[in-house]
Formats: sequence, structure tokens, C-alpha cells
Amino acid sequence: MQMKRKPKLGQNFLVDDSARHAIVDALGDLSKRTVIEIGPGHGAITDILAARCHKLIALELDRSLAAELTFRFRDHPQVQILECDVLKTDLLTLVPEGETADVIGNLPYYITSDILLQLFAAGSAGTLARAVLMMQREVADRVSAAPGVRDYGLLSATAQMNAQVDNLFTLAPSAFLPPPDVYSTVLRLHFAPRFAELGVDPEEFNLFLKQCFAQKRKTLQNNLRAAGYSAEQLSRAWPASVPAQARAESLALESMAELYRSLSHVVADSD
Ligand SMILES: C[S@@+](CC[C@H](N)C(=O)[O-])C[C@H]1O[C@@H](n2cnc3c(N)ncnc32)[C@H](O)[C@@H]1O
Repeated sequence: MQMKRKPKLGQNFLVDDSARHAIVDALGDLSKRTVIEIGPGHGAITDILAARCHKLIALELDRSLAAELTFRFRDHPQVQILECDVLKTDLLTLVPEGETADVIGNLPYYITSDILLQLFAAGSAGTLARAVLMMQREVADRVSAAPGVRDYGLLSATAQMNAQVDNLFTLAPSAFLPPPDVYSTVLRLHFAPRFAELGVDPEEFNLFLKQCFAQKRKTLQNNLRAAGYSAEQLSRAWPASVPAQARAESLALESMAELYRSLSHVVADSD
């Protein structure tokens, strides 16, 4: 049996012409926008962006691909190709002070979650407005799932604390070369952090969410007991609207934030 080799650096290149236009169209009018592209590859999306946006900064880790694009766009002063690892790049430094940028990318799937967390941090800093991102369908379904449905979990809650998420369309493996083993979905995110609105501290609430979702088969109370809250603290803080046996997956972010605020008060009282 011949083993199928995974392409290095998640390099499955988009070859479907209508898909590459649809991805760029999803960002709307770009004539006054700075756009950061993650992983331009051979430029399937870059070519269209270069003709449409005010400024394009494309971040590519692969040296030969970065060199290929630098050469191709040598006469386009609005296009900047940076050979770098997106995860080691401070996105805030790419955007002029007082401005916002949009992000686009057919992501390298092996680092999707890390890239999302990086974008949420930049979105919280007010630097990013929107992102259109292609990722593995199963991951996109988790990012965009509503509470109570099977796919809802920590990634959904984290994403939806940071952005409004639209699930746009899904592509078959045949849209890429080489074809990946999975289907791919394009999401659009409008960065709109909800921490202030829900009265929660961003860092502490992110940690709280991790505790709440620590073990899927456990109830929310049991996950919080395992995180160190006492039965008494939980019973004093538990909101009447949340069933005692609820799982984290069933709670809307508003209820999660209510529980967090109530527990914070009870813990502060017991100190
Ligand atoms: C799925 S391919 C997409 C390529 C191209 N945008 C397309 O749609 O055909 C992912 C791209 O991300 C690049 N890449 C992988 N890891 C990266 C990283 N850490 N930082 C920047 N680019 C990376 C790969 O070299 C590859 O070009």
C-alpha cells in the first residue's frame, strides 16, 4: 500500500477559480483597506487582493514561495511580501496607529487554533476589523456552533466572546492541489469583543471558560469542583436560571458570564 504524504506546512493550494474570487468578495470593498494575508502560497488569493486593496501585507513562511511572490509583485508598491512565521509576527506592528486592518487566509490547517487565538488578541486590541478565513470544515463548524448543539465547546465560546461569526461556504477537497483529506469551510469574523458588555475580565474569563469545558463528559458543576471551587461556593453562587446538572455546552455566553460574576463575588466574600 502506498502511503499518502501530507504536504509540508499545510500546503494545499486553492485551484478553484470561483472559490478564490468568492473568498475575496466576502471582505467587500477593499479600496481603502489594509489587508493582511496569511499564507499566500502561490498567490491564488493574493492576485485578486493586489488589484483591489489599498495596501496588502502577505505573510509567508516558505522561503521559495515568499521569493516567488516578491518577484511577481515587484512593480506593485501597495503589496508587501514578508517571509515570516505568522505566529511569531506581532500583527499590531503591521497596522499604522489609529487604523484597522482586515485579515484573509486559506489557513495552514495545522496551526488554525493558534492563529485564531492570535487574531482574537489583535481584535481585542482594536487593530483588526474583520477576517475571512478558510479552515477544516470540522473546525469551522465548532467555531460557529450555537450553544446546545453538538459542536459547541471551548473553541466556540472563545470565538464568540471575540467575534460575530458567519459560516459562508464549504469546498470539496477537489478545489485544492494536492487535495486535502478533509472538506474546507470559509468563515467571516467581525471582531467585536464582548468582555466589557458582559462585565467580565478577559484573562480571567478565558481561564474560567477553560475550567468550565475541561472535560466534556462532566457536568459544569463537576468541572468547576475539579478546578477548585467548593460545593458551598458553587451552591451560593449558582444562578437560579442555570440547571444544577447543566453542562457547559448548553449555556449561552450571557449565562456563563452571570455564573462567573456571581462566583467571583462569592469567592471574594470567602477570602
Ligand atoms: C493552505 S496553503 C494556502 C496557500 C494559498 N493561499 C492558496 O490559497 O492556494 C497555506 C499556506 O500557508 C503557508 N504557511 C504555513 N505555515 C505558515 C506560518 N507559520 N506562517 C506563514 N505562512 C505559513 C504555507 O507555506 C502555504 O503557502
